[in-house]
Amino acid sequence: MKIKIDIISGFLGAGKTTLIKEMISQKLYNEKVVIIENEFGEVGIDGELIRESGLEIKEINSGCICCSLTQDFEKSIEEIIEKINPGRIIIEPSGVGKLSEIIKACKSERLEDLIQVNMLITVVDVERFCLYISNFGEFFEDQIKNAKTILLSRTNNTGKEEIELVTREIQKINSRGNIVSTPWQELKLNTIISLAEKNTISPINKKVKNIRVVKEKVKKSNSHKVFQSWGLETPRIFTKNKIEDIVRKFDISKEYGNILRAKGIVEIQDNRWIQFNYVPGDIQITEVSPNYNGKVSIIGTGLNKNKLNKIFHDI
Ligand SMILES: Nc1nc2c(ncn2[C@@H]2O[C@H](COP(=O)(O)OP(=O)(O)OP(=O)(O)O)[C@@H](O)[C@H]2O)c(=O)[nH]1
Repeated sequence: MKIKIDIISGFLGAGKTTLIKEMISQKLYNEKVVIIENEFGEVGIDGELIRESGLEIKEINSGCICCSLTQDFEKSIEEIIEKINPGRIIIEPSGVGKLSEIIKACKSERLEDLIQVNMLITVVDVERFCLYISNFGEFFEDQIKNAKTILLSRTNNTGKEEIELVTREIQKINSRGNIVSTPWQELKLNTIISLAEKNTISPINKKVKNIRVVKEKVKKSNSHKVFQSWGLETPRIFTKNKIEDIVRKFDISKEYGNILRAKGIVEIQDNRWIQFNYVPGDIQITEVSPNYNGKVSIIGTGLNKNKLNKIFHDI
């Protein structure tokens, strides 16, 4: 029997890992599950966050499984099946990966007899929809177009009207997918999962108005040609304020480049550790259990790696 593949796609920082962690904590799967974490940056962080759950994780970093790492992906699937033989594999592709290409990779000659694509979920950050569609439409639209279920994230602080406008725009890109706009906290995730597994089509809300989106043409198709990454592994001890100061600069100055995603786990004083998460306009810092090595990963365009090195080393 072919192994089920659930793909949880979505642009940088949309909430893919959060959703996967939630699915695991709500024990929504009965079978043995393996998670493939694919990070564009060379320093992987999500795998470590999910590993706490005790599930088997396979990390494929430093590129996208949909282009530069397709062969690594195929080999990983074969190894997972041979060594673990799970009932299901959940894939979290990199935020700059194209869902169409990942589906293609899953249906390759080498894998077609082994696996079967099951859920195709794309998480869409409702607050950054316009930013991403305007600047990185080639990647973002592909993720929306090829999903069967689209989950809106960060809906808690967003007005109903804005959610409706974004929903309407999504429907223009993908008229057949189910769009879930209710905050996840208010929904039992198994409702979403059963919807995603059934792939039934939802009614379209006809009342929503159009949103004005200015699209910039992106000619290049390979994420490596468009996005860059910078990473750091360090035993250095930081302070929470310093990390906050650094990350805040990404919003107000372009001297480090156009930073679309920054995340990390670093040590602060008294053997305490923090995890930080940045997407444009939003910084979240939380205390986490002690780790082994500090890690920082940044993705963006036109990154000034010298300045990034300096700011993280000059503390
Ligand atoms: N307020 C709010 N924050 C969210 C929501 N979803 C995710 N976040 C936060 O957004 C940040 C990024 O979430 P992740 O789950 O790591 O996003 P991701 O898509 O896995 O990120 P990458 O894999 O790095 O592209 C974290 O700080 C989350 O807590 C949401 O629905 N509401």
